[in-house]
Amino acid sequence: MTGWLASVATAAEIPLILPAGPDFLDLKDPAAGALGAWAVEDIAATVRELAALPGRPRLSATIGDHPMRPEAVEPAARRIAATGVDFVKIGFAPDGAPDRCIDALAPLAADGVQLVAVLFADLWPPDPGCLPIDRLSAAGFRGAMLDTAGKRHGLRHYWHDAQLSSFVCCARAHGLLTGLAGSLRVADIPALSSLSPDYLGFRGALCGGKRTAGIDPQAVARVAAAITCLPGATPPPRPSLPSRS
Ligand SMILES: O=C[C@H](O)COP(=O)(O)O
Repeated sequence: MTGWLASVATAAEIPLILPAGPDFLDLKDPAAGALGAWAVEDIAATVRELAALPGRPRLSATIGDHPMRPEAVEPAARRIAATGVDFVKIGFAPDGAPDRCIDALAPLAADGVQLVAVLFADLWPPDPGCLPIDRLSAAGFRGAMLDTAGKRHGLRHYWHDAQLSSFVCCARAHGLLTGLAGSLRVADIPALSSLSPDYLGFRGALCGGKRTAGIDPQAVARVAAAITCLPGATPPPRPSLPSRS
């Protein structure tokens, strides 16, 4: 069954998303880039605040957009991991030294940090054979997702569904959690969920189209309803934060 990931730009957006029951809450600042990072102290505070919430979504956080150099990527991933977030998301592009970056992150994975590679579908050729999936798996990554670095077009503009399906099969065969994202719209949900990724990721669709615009509760409801209507879906838990007095 396919779950869903919701990217939130600030802690203030979290109460607007939680009642819709996302499986993953992704702490990412879209105004700061494709994988714009939250401040580490804000990530740590959110980890603490949600820790005891029953039925809470799993938390991921992005490390920011970095050149593909191990000396840039590894310390950034280590800083985010130290916040205690469940998953650390790291972007990978073909330019630079992605293989050396992956290898440099293996010790972090060996320490139990759950790393998720975000492979930019608009930068890599649309063929899972060209992606470093075997290397990610060998380095101990927990997951791999396809997303887009540019947000002008959606994921399916760059990869056809058959190519996306091959990606899901290949990453899963390597033991990785699989995700698909990249300006996805509600209309993409039935076709993409039929490819059986572990989750679909959203930001723009939760903001009514413009990813830097802030969460629109009606748009969130449309995404959540489309996911809940999928065959085999069960109603999600609906945690909400305790009100502050
Ligand atoms: O991780 C998923 C992304 O936040 C998706 O963002 P987007 O829907 O604006 O491309």
